[in-house]
Amino acid sequence: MLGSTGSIGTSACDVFAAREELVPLAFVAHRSWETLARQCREHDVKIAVLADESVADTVDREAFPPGCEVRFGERAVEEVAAHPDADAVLSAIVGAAGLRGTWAAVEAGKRVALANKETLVVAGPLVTKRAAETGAELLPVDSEHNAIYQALLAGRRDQVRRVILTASGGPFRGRSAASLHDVTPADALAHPTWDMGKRISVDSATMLNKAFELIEARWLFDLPADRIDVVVHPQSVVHSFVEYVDGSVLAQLSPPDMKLPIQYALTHPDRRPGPTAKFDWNQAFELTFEPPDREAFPGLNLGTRVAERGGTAGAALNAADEIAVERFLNGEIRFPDIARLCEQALDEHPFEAEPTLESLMEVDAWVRERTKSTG
Ligand SMILES: NC(=O)C1=CN([C@@H]2O[C@H](COP(=O)(O)OP(=O)(O)OC[C@H]3O[C@@H](n4cnc5c(N)ncnc54)[C@H](OP(=O)(O)O)[C@@H]3O)[C@@H](O)[C@H]2O)C=CC1
Ligand SMILES: CC(=O)[C@@H](O)[C@H](O)COP(=O)(O)O
Ligand SMILES: [Mn+2]
Repeated sequence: MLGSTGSIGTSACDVFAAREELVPLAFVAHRSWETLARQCREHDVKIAVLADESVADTVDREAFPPGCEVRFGERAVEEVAAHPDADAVLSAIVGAAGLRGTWAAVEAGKRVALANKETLVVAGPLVTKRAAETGAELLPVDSEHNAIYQALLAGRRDQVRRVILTASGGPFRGRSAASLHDVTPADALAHPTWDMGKRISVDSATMLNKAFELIEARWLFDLPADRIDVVVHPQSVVHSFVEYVDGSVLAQLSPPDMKLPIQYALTHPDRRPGPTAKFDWNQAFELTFEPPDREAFPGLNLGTRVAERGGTAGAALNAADEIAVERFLNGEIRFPDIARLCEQALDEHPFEAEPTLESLMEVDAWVRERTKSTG
C-alpha cells in the first residue's frame, strides 16, 4: 500500500482488519514514521518504506515489528510497488508524487487499486496504454469511478450514452462567487460528507476535485469529455451514474465511506462482507440532485478543457493546483485565486500534445516554480 498513513490508507487498514485474506506486504509513507511503525505492528507488515530518505536518521527502528525491513527513498517505493509477492498495489499517495510508484506497479503488470487520481490527470494516456501492454488492471478506488466501473459491468460499452459524476458540492455549495473571497482554510477543509486529506478536501471546496475526476474518467473509461457530465448530489450516497442508449440510468449507492470502494478494488470480481455500514431503510432519507454552479466554481470547467486537450494540460493543471492549495492553506492567497492560478498555468505553460513521462515531469516542475511566485 502506497500512502498507508493517509485517509485512504487508514480506511484500507480497517478493511485489512476485517478481511483476513487481504494480507498487506509493504506499507509506504512519506515522513510519518511513527504512524507507519504502529501500522506495521498492527498488521504484521514485512516491509516499511519512507519515501523521504532525509528522515532516516530520526527513525527509531525498534518501533517497527521484529523482522520488518525498513527502507528509505523513491527507489524503494518503486521496488515495493513491483514486488513479486504483491498481487495488488493500493496507490494512495497524494498528488503527482504518487505517479512513480503507480507507474512501477503498472510496469510490473499488477492489479492497481487506484485512489491516486493524479496519476491519470497527469499521465492518463501513457498509463492506460502501458497498462494494456503489461496486463496491469486499473481498478478505480475513487468513489465515483468505482461506482461507474460497477455500473458499466451491467451493460455493453458501445451502448453507453454518457456517464454522470456526482459531486457533493463541497462546503460552499449554494454560495455566490463574491461570498467566497474571504473564506478561510478551516472553512474549506470542513467537507460536509467525507473525511479526507487536506488537498482533496480543498479541491472539493473549489470543485477542482470534480474537474480532476472528469479527466480521470476520460482516460479510465476512454470516453470523450462531452460524454461526461457532473451533477451535484449533496448526500454523497449515489456515487455516480451510467446512462445507456435506451435511457436506462444505472447507479451505485452506498453510505459515504471509502472502505467499500477500497475493498471492491481489491476483491473484484468477488463481493464480500466488509466493515462498511449498511443503509437503515427504516429511516426516511432524501436524495437530491441539482446542477453545479459554474460561476461560483469556475475550476470545474477546467476539467472539460483539459480532458478535451490532453497532452501536458493535465500535468499543468495538477501542478498549479497542488501549489495553489498549499499557498491557500498557508494564508498566502485567497480561495478564488486557486482556480485563477490553475487557469493561468493552463494558458501559459509550454504545451506539448504528445508528451513523454519526462516531458510531463518538466511541465510539472515549470508550473510549480511559476505558481509559487505568481500573485
Ligand atoms: N481521502 C479520500 O477519501 C479520497 C482520496 N482520494 C485520493 O487518494 C489519494 C490520497 O488521498 P488522502 O488519503 O486523502 O491523502 P492524505 O493527505 O490523507 O494522505 C497522503 C498519503 O500520501 C503520503 N505521501 C505524501 N507525499 C508523499 C510522497 N512524496 N511520497 C510518498 N508518500 C507520500 C502521506 O505520507 P505521510 O503521512 O508520511 O505524509 C500519506 O500516507 C489522493 O490522490 C486523493 O485524491 C480519492 C478519493 C477519496
Ligand atoms: C470520496 C471521494 O471519492 C471524493 O473524491 C469525494 O467525491 C469528494 O467529494 P466532492 O464530490 O465534494 O468532490
Ligand atoms: Mn471522488
